[in-house]
This record gives sequence, C-alpha cells and structure tokens, in this order.
Amino acid sequence: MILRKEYWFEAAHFIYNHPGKCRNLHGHSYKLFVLLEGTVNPETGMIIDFDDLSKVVVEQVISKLDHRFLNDLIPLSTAENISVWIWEQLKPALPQLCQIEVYETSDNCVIYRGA
Ligand SMILES: Nc1nc2c(c(=O)[nH]1)N=C([C@H](O)[C@H](O)COP(=O)(O)OP(=O)(O)OP(=O)(O)O)CN2
Ligand SMILES: [Zn+2]
Repeated sequence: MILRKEYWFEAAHFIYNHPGKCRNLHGHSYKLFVLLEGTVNPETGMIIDFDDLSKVVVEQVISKLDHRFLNDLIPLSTAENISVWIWEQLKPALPQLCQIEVYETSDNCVIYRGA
C-alpha cells in the first residue's frame, strides 16, 4: 500500500545556465508530494502516522527550503536536482520512501524514485 502526503514551500532561485527567463532571479510556490510504501501495522492501522511523517519532512526539508534562496543549498536548482536533494534528506529517516513529486509550477513536475 502507498501513502502520500502533500507539502508546500515558497522559495527563490535562478538557473544560471538557462538560455531563457529562468536565468533571472524569481520564485515559486513549490508543491511536494512524499510517498511511502509499506504494510499496515495491525496494531495502529497505519503504514506511518501522518504526524510522524510530517515531523521528519518539516525538519529535514521544509524548514531548510521554505522562504530560502535555493541556490545556496542546490547551486543548479532545477526541479530535477531539488528532487534528488530532497530524496537524500528524507531517505535515511524514511526507509519506506518510494517516490517524491516536486511541482515547480502547476504544470511542471518531476517524479523521483531514487537513483
Ligand atoms: N527540466 C526542467 N526545465 C525547466 C526547469 C526545471 O527545473 N527543469 N525550470 C525552469 C524555470 O526555473 C522556470 O521556473 C519554469 O517556470 P515557468 O517558465 O514559469 O514555467 P512554464 O514552463 O509553465 O512557463 P510558461 O511561460 O508559464 O508556459 C525552466 N525549465
Ligand atoms: Zn524557476
């Protein structure tokens, strides 16, 4: 079974080698989906408590990216590289992590499932 939770963060960035407008400093309201795959614990009825999941995601990702300048952490801050960075932050604490989805705009999304 797969569980999914949605998060948001606001951040600024520029893509220094982009041939178009994205080389200029600008911001996005990023949407992040975190997906875990696992079995349901018969005692709790849950794969993981959504609250416990949020503690990890907020501490490891949202608090580091929200209202930040992404290039400080991810120099070439494409949605692809942001996805890899988020995966590396979460996977050690969330072994059941199976997929993340990073929406840079409502119609631009990267899906990452690890290496
Ligand atoms: N593969 C990728 N392509 C682009 C990325 C990226 O991360 N990965 N990023 C950008 C820019 O950062 C930019 O944020 C894209 O936003 P925007 O141009 O507003 O989005 P649209 O493609 O929807 O542009 P519209 O002009 O609104 O159609 C560019 N490419
Ligand atoms: Zn952008």
